[in-house]
Amino acid sequence: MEIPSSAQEQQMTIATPPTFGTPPTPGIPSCTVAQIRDAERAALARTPEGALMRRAAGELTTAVLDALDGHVVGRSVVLLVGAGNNGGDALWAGVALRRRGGAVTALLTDPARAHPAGAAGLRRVGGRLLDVARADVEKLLAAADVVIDGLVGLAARPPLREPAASLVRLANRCAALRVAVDLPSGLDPDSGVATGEIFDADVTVTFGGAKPGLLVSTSAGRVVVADLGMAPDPAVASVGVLTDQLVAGLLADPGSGDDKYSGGVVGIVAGSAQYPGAAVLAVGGAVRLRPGMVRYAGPQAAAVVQAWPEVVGADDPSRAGRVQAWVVGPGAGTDTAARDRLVTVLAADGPVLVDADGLTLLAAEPALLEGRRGPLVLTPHEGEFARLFPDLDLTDRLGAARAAAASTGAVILLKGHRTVIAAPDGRAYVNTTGSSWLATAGSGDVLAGVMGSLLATGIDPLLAAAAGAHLHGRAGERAAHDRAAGAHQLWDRLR
Ligand SMILES: NC(=O)C1=CN([C@@H]2O[C@H](COP(=O)(O)OP(=O)(O)OC[C@H]3O[C@@H](n4cnc5c(N)ncnc54)[C@H](OP(=O)(O)O)[C@@H]3O)[C@@H](O)[C@H]2O)[C@@H](O)CC1
Ligand SMILES: Nc1ncnc2c1ncn2[C@@H]1O[C@H](COP(=O)(O)OP(=O)(O)O)[C@@H](O)[C@H]1O
Ligand SMILES: [K+]
Repeated sequence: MEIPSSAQEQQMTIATPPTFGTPPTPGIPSCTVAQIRDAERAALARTPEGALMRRAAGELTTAVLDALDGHVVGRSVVLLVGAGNNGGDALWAGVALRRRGGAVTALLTDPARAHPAGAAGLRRVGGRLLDVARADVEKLLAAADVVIDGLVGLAARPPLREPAASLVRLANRCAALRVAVDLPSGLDPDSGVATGEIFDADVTVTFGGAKPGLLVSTSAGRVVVADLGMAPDPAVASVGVLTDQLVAGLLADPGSGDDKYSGGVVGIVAGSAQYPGAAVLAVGGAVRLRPGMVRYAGPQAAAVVQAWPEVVGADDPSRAGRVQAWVVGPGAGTDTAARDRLVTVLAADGPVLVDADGLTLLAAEPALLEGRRGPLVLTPHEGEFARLFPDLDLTDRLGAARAAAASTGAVILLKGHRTVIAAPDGRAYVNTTGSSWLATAGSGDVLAGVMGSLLATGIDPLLAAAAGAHLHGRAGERAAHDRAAGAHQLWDRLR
């Protein structure tokens, strides 16, 4: 099963697909360390001694061999080995790679405590075991083809202590392929926060399930999930990743009984004299998702209708007619007229998504949200988020988005390389599609329109926002592939 991926270097694959009950967040579930530890305890009780570690080492070996296209004979493999079971996984993978002809050297941070059976196994097959304190680490790493990080796993919390921190710093400088066991050492697996040194992995082979920190972080590289037969109950997962299949299921084609109202009517309040393009871009995102109807309400109606003749234009949301979901804010300005339009839209019963200049108005005047009853989605980038929620710590992006959602009662979509989407009840998604080609002016305007059309279909606002980010990310990947520059290039690549 393919987990949605962003650029090629950030793909995820899943070794054993998880089974689903009715997860609170449809998609691939991601569980906390405590939940994975519970599943691990249950699995340990029903499996023979050492079996889980053998499976873990087997999955790790397969991933390394895949990354090397099977060519391990004569290649230099360096294992970074801590004193816990994470080091044990690395040592047993080292045994397997040695048996296939690799030149395997283990650097032990604490030789007296290195996993005894794994260390003995590697010695038996002719691998080298060195004490980090006595080895020429820089020379070894410079000659390495692969570095496997088995320093710490689930039991550790950052920052890394010495000598692990220095080893990681050196390993990050070498040209070898970097493979992390379970998680990149130095990363907090629950939050993705890294304090101090963090192993910069090309591939992470993780056990039991994809921890949220691996989804949020840019240090995990391609993530391979091996459930080892101990996957936690997906119903306990509160963080999910959407799949192409699930998102496609939300984009039903119209049936014979449909009319333009049943397909969803989205209203867009965007653009200004200063930013006329934002109106056209946001409306384009909405039109290309194929709702029943797109209404535009604002000062750029003429320009919008010229670009998108199917759009019904008005100068103000109070004169727009029936709308099932509103998007307000992209390039809309922050003057009195813009504020009045925001107030009108916020009084609507249906879902409202506030973006860009709309968020600037809310940050300056939070009281505008008082009295808001219907579903609300706020879509800040980090700068807007910091202005809206100055007390929340953005180093923990998932935690910050969840806290913001809980305090406002809104779905929060916090933009970034890995966009996170959180609902007030604690459910969250991490978007793993996308490309740095999305870092272009106006790309957020297109996203706002896309999410508006999804909201107008009446689906759960959390799912609408997450699915919008997923589709926008895929469009960004296609634009990168086609080297198609400019936010308007996303329109044709959305469905
Ligand atoms: N259980 C199973 O069946 C299975 C488990 N599996 C594997 O086991 C892993 C968990 O193993 P684990 O629980 O042994 O601990 P682990 O993560 O290796 O770390 C402990 C070591 O880290 C050290 N350390 C701590 N903090 C630190 C810091 N800040 N900076 C530096 N060092 C620090 C700590 O040192 P100490 O504090 O004891 O001196 C201790 O030596 C899991 O991630 C998976 O890979 C798989 O094989 C599947 C089957
Ligand atoms: N480096 C990046 N990698 C992936 N996606 C990115 C990156 N930078 C920005 N994005 C995405 O591009 C969009 C930019 O939106 P936004 O900041 O509102 O821009 P604008 O206001 O110019 O339209 C967001 O969806 C964000 O997640
Ligand atoms: K590790």
